[in-house]
Amino acid sequence: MEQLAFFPECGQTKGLPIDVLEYIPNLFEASLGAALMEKFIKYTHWTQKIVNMYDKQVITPRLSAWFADQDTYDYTSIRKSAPNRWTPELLMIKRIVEPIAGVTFNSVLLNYYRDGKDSVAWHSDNEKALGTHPTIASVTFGQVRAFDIRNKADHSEKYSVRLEHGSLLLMKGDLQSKWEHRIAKSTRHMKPRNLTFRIVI
Ligand SMILES: O=C(O)CCC(=O)C(=O)O
Ligand SMILES: [Fe+2]
Repeated sequence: MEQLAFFPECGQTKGLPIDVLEYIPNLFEASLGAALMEKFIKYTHWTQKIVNMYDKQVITPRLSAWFADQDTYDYTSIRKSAPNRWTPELLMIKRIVEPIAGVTFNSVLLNYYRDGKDSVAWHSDNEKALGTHPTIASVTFGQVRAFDIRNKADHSEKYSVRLEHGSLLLMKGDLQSKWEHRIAKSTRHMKPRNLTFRIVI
């Protein structure tokens, strides 16, 4: 099994709250996904952010890049720097994802997990600029990784979704207000996983 095992029932756990998470495997054909991934890894201007955590400055354990419409909204207030311009590949993916998500997106955050040590810690994407019940669409290419969620009110209520190559995960409804999510580190050897097209409205 190539998946890390944080939860004993690691994999697609039963009882996943479908009002807040929707998982669609194989939305992108495997070879198309691989070609897109290769291109993104090579041509994206990746940055590694430094964030303040308590009294320490911490380098985020993944690379990212922010793309957005240039003429709407002050994105700098959420991302602190000007967004990159959409590429034809990103626009193609956006057009495929939008009718499924039922929203029109205006930005995407690419995350690049270089190996099993790259991760994102427990958090909610509840910045004001995303609205109260944001729909976030996450497209995965590359290494399968576990996407874990836990209930903010009761951390023992938790679920895990295997994010597979070419899949789409929709986060919606109360996911950001009532739940936290993460991509855990793994001690196993892992290939790159790139591109959480985390598109926000
Ligand atoms: O990589 C993922 O699938 C999740 C990333 C994430 O949660 C975030 O960037 O806020
Ligand atoms: Fe997130």
